[in-house]
Amino acid sequence: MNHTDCKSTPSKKNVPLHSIALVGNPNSGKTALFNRLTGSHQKVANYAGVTVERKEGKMTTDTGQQLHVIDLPGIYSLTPLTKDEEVTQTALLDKTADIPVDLIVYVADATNLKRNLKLILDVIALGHPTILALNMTDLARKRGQIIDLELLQQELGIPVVETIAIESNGIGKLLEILNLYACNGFPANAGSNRYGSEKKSSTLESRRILDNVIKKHADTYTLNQKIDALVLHPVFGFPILVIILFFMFQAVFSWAEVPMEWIENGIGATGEFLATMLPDGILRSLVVDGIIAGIGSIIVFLPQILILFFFILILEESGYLPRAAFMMDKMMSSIVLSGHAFIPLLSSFACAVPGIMATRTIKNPKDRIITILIAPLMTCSARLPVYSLIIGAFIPNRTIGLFNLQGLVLFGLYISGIFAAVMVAWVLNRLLGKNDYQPLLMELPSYHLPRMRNIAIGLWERARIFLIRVSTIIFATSVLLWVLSSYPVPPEGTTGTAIQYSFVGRLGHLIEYIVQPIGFNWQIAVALIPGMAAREIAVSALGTVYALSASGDDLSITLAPLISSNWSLPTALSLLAWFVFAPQCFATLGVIRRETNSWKMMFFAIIYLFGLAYLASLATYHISCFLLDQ
Ligand SMILES: Nc1nc2c(ncn2[C@@H]2O[C@H](COP(=O)(O)OP(=O)(O)OP(=O)(O)O)[C@@H](O)[C@H]2O)c(=O)[nH]1
Ligand SMILES: [Mg+2]
Repeated sequence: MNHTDCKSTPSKKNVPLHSIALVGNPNSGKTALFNRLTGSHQKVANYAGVTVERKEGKMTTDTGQQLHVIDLPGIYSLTPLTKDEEVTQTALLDKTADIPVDLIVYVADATNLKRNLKLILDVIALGHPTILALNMTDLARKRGQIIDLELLQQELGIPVVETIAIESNGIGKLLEILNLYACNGFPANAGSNRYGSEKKSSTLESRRILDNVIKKHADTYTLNQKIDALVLHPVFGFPILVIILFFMFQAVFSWAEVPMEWIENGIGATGEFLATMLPDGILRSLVVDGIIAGIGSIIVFLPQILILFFFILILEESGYLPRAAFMMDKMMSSIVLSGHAFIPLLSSFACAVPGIMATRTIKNPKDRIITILIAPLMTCSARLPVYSLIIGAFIPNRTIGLFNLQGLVLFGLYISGIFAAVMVAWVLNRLLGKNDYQPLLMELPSYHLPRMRNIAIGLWERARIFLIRVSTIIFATSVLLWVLSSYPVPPEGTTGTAIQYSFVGRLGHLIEYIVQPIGFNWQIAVALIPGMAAREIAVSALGTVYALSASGDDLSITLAPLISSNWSLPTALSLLAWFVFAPQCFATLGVIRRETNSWKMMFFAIIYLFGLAYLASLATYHISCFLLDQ
């Protein structure tokens, strides 16, 4: 294929761009290809149903033409059964769409052509210019599969190219065709007459084509089966899942200890240096007590967040997650939910927002609503700084046998969230009426060895998101909170710390009445207000408020020693219980409204979650006061 004779005519403004839609079965590598074409970082993972909404990006061909690329949720047929499949159907069939599709790149998993071929024929029959990208050819080759590409191309009447979407030089052939098409125009799809008009059973047709084009079948992949025999074992399977999760939380504490100490020392030294450099006054207080104390108290948790995501990324890439869902299905369905809820709930451990979006893959509307309502109870990564701060300050860093005590408590908090979710789902199920059990029909992808480069990119992306949050919303709230905590200044000759006379001090003392029964003091009450926007902001807010409340010997940039000397253990435990439930995240509430299309549902979530948070804190505080005799 020669593209050198194409005159380079870069797209001009106002000239509509040609658009390419990536279509195919779930988990065939569409998003990996989209990322490679457009340089984006959309989520890629080894299970079906990762992409649940349309994503758009741009790419420039070698000849300077700009193309509009659309990534779509995976589909099994052109008749949608779930919300995410509807998105793809609309993109392909809606003639009134803003961006009509000029070219379909059908991305097929080459190791599983059998499952793809009927849909390929149906897509060809739509009549759009179409290319077939046979992806994952690296795996197909490794398993000894041989496909006659030339024959497949003839049979289908469309161009067929091999791709390896996860390798930087794995999509050369596809790029060549796109280059050519971008300047010469998209050729008609010759297969559409064949498969569109005859409408002969494409199932029979696909079987015939398969028999012809597959020259050598892949070896039955015994390694997959061996691993499955172990991880899906009726007796050992579940303990293996618990051990994996348990190890993950242990690592969050033990591996992060050293880098956290470095960051803490670095922030402490910066604070002290600036405190000696700047003259005593407003500026020094703003920089040291407002900004450094606020941002510093949250940034130390970066290593823990990255370790947590390291495990999440490995679990996602390896192909283990759907196995875990499969195992949970039997157990969960006997209590409350279908196993379909498992992956959305598991995604919520990273963040409830994509978790709630992933419920689009759940067919049963009632199951979907219940999953949306309990997703905020899964411990998201924004809770980690809060939990970790309190655990670090109150739970001794000891090992009990093989286990780190702090990791054990963290694991307990995650379990509490899961337990609460199961209970709430059970109650909601009773309230909404019993469901018929729908068995989990989920394909188990083959295991992939996670590529460290991809994991590193994924971690970098998390670090970037975290640092952007720190330098924008957390920075802004720290400054705002410093202003509101410093003014009005106390009248002449008063004793005590200035913050008590400020807006924040006064407001805190007002709210204290409401939160006193659950053991919170006014500083916590104040921190919970900006923490409504996002949980981790509560930590930076505590950093600023305590830096300004401290006097004399108490002065310290690090927050943990300050709270451990100021709070009782029941207060700390009560705050932990609060954060298991409280819906302190605007983004989650917004996505609940959007995905359920109902304000009522959002307010229901707010009321029930705050209600549970208050009750849980009340019980925790009083029971622990009683037990500790305080
Ligand atoms: N070995 C290999 N792995 C690949 C290739 N392309 C994608 N993958 C992996 O396959 C898995 C699925 O990739 P995705 O891009 O998320 O698949 P998708 O088609 O977008 O999936 P959905 O969004 O669920 O429809 C991921 O683990 C990728 O890293 C490839 O060419 N070779
Ligand atoms: Mg995808």
